[in-house]
Order: sequence, then C-alpha cells, then structure tokens
Amino acid sequence: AAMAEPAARLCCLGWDFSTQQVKVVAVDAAMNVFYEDSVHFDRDLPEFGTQGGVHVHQDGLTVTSPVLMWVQALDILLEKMRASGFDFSRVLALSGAGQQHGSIYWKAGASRVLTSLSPDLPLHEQLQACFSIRDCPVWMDSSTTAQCRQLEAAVGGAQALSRLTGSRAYERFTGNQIAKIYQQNPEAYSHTERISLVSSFAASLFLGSYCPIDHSDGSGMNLLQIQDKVWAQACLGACAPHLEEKLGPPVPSCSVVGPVSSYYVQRYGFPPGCKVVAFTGDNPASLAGMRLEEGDIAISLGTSDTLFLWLQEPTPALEGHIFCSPVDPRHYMALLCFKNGSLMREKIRDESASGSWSEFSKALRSTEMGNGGSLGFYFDVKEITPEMIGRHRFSPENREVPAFPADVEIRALIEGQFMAKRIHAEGLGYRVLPKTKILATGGASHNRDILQVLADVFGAPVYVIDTANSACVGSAYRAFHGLAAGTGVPFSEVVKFAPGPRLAATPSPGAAQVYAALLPRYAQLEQRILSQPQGLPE
Ligand SMILES: O=C(CO)[C@@H](O)[C@H](O)CF
Repeated sequence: AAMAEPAARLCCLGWDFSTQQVKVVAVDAAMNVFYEDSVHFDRDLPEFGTQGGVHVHQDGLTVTSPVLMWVQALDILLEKMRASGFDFSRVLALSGAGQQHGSIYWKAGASRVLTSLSPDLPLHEQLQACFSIRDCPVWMDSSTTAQCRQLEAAVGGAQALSRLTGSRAYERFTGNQIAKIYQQNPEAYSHTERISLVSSFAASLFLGSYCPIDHSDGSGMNLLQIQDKVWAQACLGACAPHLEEKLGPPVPSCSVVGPVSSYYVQRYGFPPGCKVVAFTGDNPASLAGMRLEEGDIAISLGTSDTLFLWLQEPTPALEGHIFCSPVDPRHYMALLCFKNGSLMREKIRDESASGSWSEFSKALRSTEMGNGGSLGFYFDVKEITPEMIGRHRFSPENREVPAFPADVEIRALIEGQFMAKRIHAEGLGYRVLPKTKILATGGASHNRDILQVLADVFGAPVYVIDTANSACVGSAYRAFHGLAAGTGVPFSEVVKFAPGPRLAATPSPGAAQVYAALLPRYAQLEQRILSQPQGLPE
C-alpha cells in the first residue's frame, strides 16, 4: 500500500498571551517544536485600535488592553491552525503563559456562559457580555502609586510587604490594580464574580470554567504569601472587600486543572482527554523554556537587562521580585531588572568606540580583567537596581575621576554592569554553584567579547540561547510535565532531551581571584554613591 501519511505526531501545545500577540507552538514527544503560529493585535485586530497591543490613556499613566481583543485573537489563531491542517486530535495536553500582573473582571453570570459554550460559534460572540471591565489594566500601567502606599502602610511597610509577598508594592502588581478599580469603579467591582490574571483567564477559555491562579504568576500580585502559598489576608483586606472569593484558591503551577472544554473537542477536534495544565506568567514560563536549573542564571541583555534567578532560599528585598518557582514547588525564582542595559552599551560604543562594535570588542580584548583597578557606574537614565543616576568613575585608589581613556571606559562599563548583576543577585539570596550555567540572550549576547567578561565576573560558563519562543516552549514543556502529574517525575527529567543552549565563553584563568577583589570594592563604592546627595528628581 502507498506510504500512509506519517501519523501526525503526538504533541503538547504551548500558548503565550503576551502584550502584542497571542502565539502558539506545538512540541512533539522528542521535544522538537514542529509548528508555530501567532496573531498580532495591532495588525490582525485593527478595529481595537491598540498600539503595541495596548491603549495608553490621556493621563499617560493608565495602560489597558481590551479583553475581547484577546478572546477574538484566540478565535482567529485556532481558525488559522485549522486552515493550515493542524491535527488537533494529537494534542495530549496544553498549557500557556500570560503577560504578568494584568487582571480580567468576569461579570456575575459569566460562569454559566463559559461552561455552556456552543461549538457552532466563535468565543468572542458568546463572551461579549461576560466582563464587568472591558479595558483591562496591564503591566505597563503606573497609575496606582496611591494604592501602593496604602498597601505598604497596611502591612507595616515596604520591607514587610516584600517579606510577605516577594516584592514591595509596585504599580503594575495586581492587588494595587484591583484596589484602584474598587475605589474608582465600585459598581463594576460589585458586579464582578471572578478576577483572573491574563494567564488564568486564558486557561479558563480552554477549560470552559474559571481556572485557578497558579502560585508562580500569583506571586506577581502583592497578594500571595509566597512561603505558605496562600492569599495574605492583610493584603486582601487592604485592597478590596470579598476579594478572596473572587480570586478562588491558588494552585501549584504544575497542576492539571481539568480536561479541555467540550467546546474544543466538538469545534476543533481536540481529544476529549486533552489535559489543561495551569497557565502561568510569561517570565516564569520563559524560565521553564530555558530549562533553568538550581544555581543557573538567565540574563536577557536588551534595552534593559533582566536577570532570571533560581533561588532555594529567597531573601526578599526592596528591589527585584521573588516568585514561587513555576517548575519546582519547593523553590523560587527571581526577576531583577537593570534599566541601563543596551542603551548604555550603545552610548559608550558611540562615545568611546566610534560607534563600532568591533572597536568596542577590540577595547575589551586589549584591556585586562579587573581593568587595572578602574571602576565605573554608568546610569544615564534613572537606574532602578539600585536607584541611582549619573556616571561615576573611580581610580584604583578609589578616587572619583572625571574620565577614563576610551578602552578603560569600555571595560569599566561592561565589568560594572556584570558586577552589579552578581552583587544584586547575591543580595536576593542567589549563589554561584560549581554547576552554575549562565544563559545569555538578547542583542548583546551576540558579542563574544562581552560574554567573556560575563563568564569572568561570575566565574561560570556562559551559554547563548534563543528565547524568541521561550514562554510558549516553556508552556509546552510544562504541559508534558503535567502528563506525568502524580508520578513525582521532576520537570528537569521530563525535558532532558530538549535541545540545549550553545557554549559561548568559559572563565579565563585567574578570573576568580581578580573579581574576588573587585566585587567588594564595587559594592562599597556603590554604597558610597548612594549615601551622597545625588540630586535625584524628587
Ligand atoms: O512586568 C513584567 C514582569 O514583572 C513584564 O515582564 C511582563 O510580564 C511582560 F508581559
């Protein structure tokens, strides 16, 4: 007989409801990505008039996205998959990610619609009247400073809130957003029967009922007690009344929350037994996609630099964010954001390397590790880790100097950026272990000489990794892990055959000694600058 079509591969789906698009990947049992597709909000749903997937309001602080745009994007994406001949009958399980901190407000009665969807109609036609707030606050919102102060005051201050929930109060964090809605739109709040995060909202669409918030994304709300993994009553009470019943109980991120809704079985041909694994935040899902393990660090070198840390014992601080781990219920992850990332690297490249990266690299290669004791701090925009602004250069004798020769300036910038990362990561409880791997991604990770400095400062090998789909791929990996639920098989075991990162740099001989001397000096000088009046804008 003619060769039958190779049976379409058994697979898991990973979804990502991010700021600008909804994306999906299919991963087969050998952990290979064999299908991906996406719907872009601005391009494919122009009737909503978003820019970058959001609406920035007149006040310049309020930023929202229309929830029905997200729903309709899923309808379109599922139709695109069906039109491309994707075989839904092979999907064993699905999970997903959502942009963190955003909140969705389901109107009283919406549950009845969600649990009885007609397979003859698209989702967005059936959910039109299911939301008490149509324009949902998202992570780019910064209109809740008053609510942040109220919450911190209610629990005994910023450090107390950080110890309780993993972060001090941040404007984008969901508890503060809910407080604002309760205060400014009490009518809508009273008609809200359920509040979801973007991640648990997306999971609810697949589940055909309200899906619980997972521990990891729930850690981005200033509401979850991250040690005991229960809602912190003092935080709930400070934000809005009857909040706990609207949130429902949080669940472990690896939970199988149920079979996919019959809506997808009848309309698209998903198997009735297809499992839905709790969705989580995009950053926790990316950590899963990068297969970060104990002792590892992932560094996204972009406009701002973001550090993903794996922590066993977190030390909550007034900077950074600690979340329950999405892949190991005993441990934690942390995010640390450094605003002066590639913006500063490009400025120094223009000033001291005539705008050329090869000149920049040459300067790094022609200067020694430790830069002869010259140290620099370069924050042209107000840095958040730590809160500091301006440029400060120090001679080997710790005297502040107005300038460095060009090649010293270049090395001082890069060594300073990476020493800051190591010092602040260790402040959150991170420790470099013998098995530590550093995973680098983003623009600057293509510059091998920059990665060499990174390897030297941390005393650990640096790998480069492509994270374009990391939230989706991490979600598909988590779906596979959900299939093993109850067997006790760890996430790392389930995904061990997945394609690995490429080794890019290993520590130079003698690096450990050089930076063992330089790191404490950097920390002391940072404290000295912080103790000086810096003329920071009030
Ligand atoms: O606010 C953030 C993390 O705290 C962002 O990375 C959002 O998750 C992006 F969607």
